[in-house]
Parts: sequence; C-alpha cells; structure tokens
Amino acid sequence: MKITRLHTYRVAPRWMFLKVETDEGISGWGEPVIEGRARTVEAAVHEFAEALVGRDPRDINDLWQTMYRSNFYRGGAILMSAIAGIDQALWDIKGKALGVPVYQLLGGKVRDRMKVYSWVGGDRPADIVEHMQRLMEGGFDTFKLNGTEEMTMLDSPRAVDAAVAKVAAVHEALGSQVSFGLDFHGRVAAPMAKRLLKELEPYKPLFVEEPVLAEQAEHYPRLAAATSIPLAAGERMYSRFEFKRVLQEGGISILQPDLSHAGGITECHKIAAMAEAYDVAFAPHCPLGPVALAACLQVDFTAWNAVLQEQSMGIHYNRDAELLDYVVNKDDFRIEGGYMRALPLPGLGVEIDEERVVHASRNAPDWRNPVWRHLDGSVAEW
Ligand SMILES: O=C(O)C(=O)C[C@@H](O)[C@H](O)CO
Ligand SMILES: [Mg+2]
Repeated sequence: MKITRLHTYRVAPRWMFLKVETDEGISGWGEPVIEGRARTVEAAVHEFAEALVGRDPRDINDLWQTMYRSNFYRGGAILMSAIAGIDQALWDIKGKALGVPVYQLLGGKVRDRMKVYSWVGGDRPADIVEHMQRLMEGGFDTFKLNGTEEMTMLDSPRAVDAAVAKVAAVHEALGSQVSFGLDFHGRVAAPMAKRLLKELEPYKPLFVEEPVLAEQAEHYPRLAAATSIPLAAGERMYSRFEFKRVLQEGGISILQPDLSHAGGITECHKIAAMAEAYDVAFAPHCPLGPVALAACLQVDFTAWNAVLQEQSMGIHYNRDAELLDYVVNKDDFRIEGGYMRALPLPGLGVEIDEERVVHASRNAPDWRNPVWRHLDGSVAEW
C-alpha cells in the first residue's frame, strides 16, 4: 500500500481536517491544527507530504520517527501538530486495512466507557450554575470553566474575591452534585496562582488546569506543595521530551496532552504510559473536532490511567459549526450518563461527512484567539 495524496481542509469553527489517500482506495482522516494558526500547520503538513507520498502508511513508527527526527529543528506547536494529524490518519488507514478499531491495535480496551466533561461559562465565566443545570439534564455531572478573567501579576484581593465568588456560587447551588475543573488558562502568574489556590480550597475543584503558563513549569512543584487541589497541564506541551521534565519535577497530577498537538496517537499513547509510571492521571485536552476526539478515545480506552476526556460539544469556541456537523453517524459520540463508549468501527471509528467538509472548506474562517489587555494597556494572557 502506498500514500498517494494528502488533502487539507480548513473548516469552521477553527479546525482543519486532513485526508490521506492511498493507492488501494483506503483513506485516513486526521485533524492537524493549532487553534489560530491553521494555515501555518497546513503548510507544515504539505512540507511533510513531500517525504510521505510513495511510503507505506502502515509503517507508522518509522514514518513518525522520520517526520520528527529528519528535522534538525524539531518539536513545538506547529510541527508536532502537523505530525499529530498525519499520525492520526495513518492509524485510521491501518485500522481500516486490518478491519479493526485502533484501540485493538494498541492492545484492546481496559474499560467499557470513558468519562467525559463539558465546558461551561465561556471566556469570562458567567451564568455557570444555569449552564451546568441545563447540561446535567443531559447526564453530565463533570464540567470545566475558566477560573479567572484577566489577572495581572499582582492583582487586587478584589480580583481574587471576584474569581472565587463565581466558584462559591457553584458550590452553594450544586454542592457535591457536580465536579468541576478550573482552567486558569495560563492567565495567572505564580504569585497570584498560589493565592487563588488557597482561596479555592474550600470549594474542592476537581483540578486546576494550567495554574501557570507551560513555560513556567518550574512553579508546578511549588504550587502543588501549597495546595491539596490536583494540578493539571499539558495542552501546550508537545512531546514526551517536554512531559518527561514535568513528570520528573513533579507537581502535576493530571497530564492533558492534546492528540492534535502532541504528536498524535503514537506519541500520546507513550505519554500516557509515562504518566502511569509516575502515578499521574491522563486526561487528553480536546476543544477540537470529531477526528481529534476519536483519536483521543482510541487512546483513552487503552490507557489504564485515563480519567477524563474533554469534548467540544457546546464549547464557547464552536461558532458557525459544532462537533457533530462533520460526522455521518451522530450517534458515534453519544453521551450516556456522562460517559462515551468506544468507537467500534475500524480505524479511528468515526465516518467523516466528506461532502460537508469539502463544502465548509470553501469559506473557512481564519479564527484568531482574542488579544486581551489589562487596564494599564499592557497585553494580558488570554
Ligand atoms: O480546552 C481547554 O482546556 C482550553 O484551554 C481551550 C484552549 O485550548 C483553546 O482551544 C485555545 O484556542
Ligand atoms: Mg485549557
């Protein structure tokens, strides 16, 4: 079997799909994208394509190592996202060629269903309790929300109180009916993170995500020593070689690699195993589309330490298109009691509506993340 062509399709809301075609009529889908830099990742995918066309797509390990190591300058968000989407498509092809879902190729399932959570509250957390109550009717009991809005490096007790008050309102209204993670989203500097974590302790958040920016990872152990709240991170780390340092230094209890940013199934399956060796949980980041989610689930069902899966249905980023819009069988991602089942079809297990993808790619938006500013006019972490 040989790879013949790679097609990329940028689509709303801010995703990109990759279709890898072969000379045997089997095609595989991937989702290589960095939110806000889709065109840059697209260029990287097509540069990788130069060395992929003509190769056997089933040689996944050699293709992964070659894509990674053939670049003197390697790693990082763009190249690892391009490799991630290509890797997903290669696994999709291999599973389809063998007639089995990817989780079978990774050794089979360790669980019957996978716990998922939903975002609430948007960029500036609001109407959180009502939003959670609506989603609880659909079976969700686990959520994630942004922990703060803009926060300066030395913000006022008033700003801390405002952030904590939103969480206190959830705790007062819903108590132990729900679990929720708080995403600090890298908006908080270390001094403020320490104060916020202390003030949030009484409300027992399930975890605090990106308590500081990934480039401030040396603070994770110090922050963890000051709180009982499990700390989570990973969406802005892109390979085993970054995650190994976080595991060695400690402080992070939940690793959240993104299967469309951290090298794909091949890499994240290894990251999950590394995390397990350090007694660290695995909870893939996935605010993206159906191919990314399918790839996550394939790994989730084979990783004993997989605890939670993010999915983007209803997320505040999904303007103009939703997760199921590009999926033929909407039932693929059915949520029952807050859980998803394994995808039984061969490959990644999801059938992409190619006609819908091609149509949507004709007027794809160039999504950019907001640029926030503090009151003094300086740029704020979004
Ligand atoms: O889902 C999450 O945990 C996020 O932090 C959202 C962020 O990753 C945006 O997708 C960036 O554009
Ligand atoms: Mg996040």
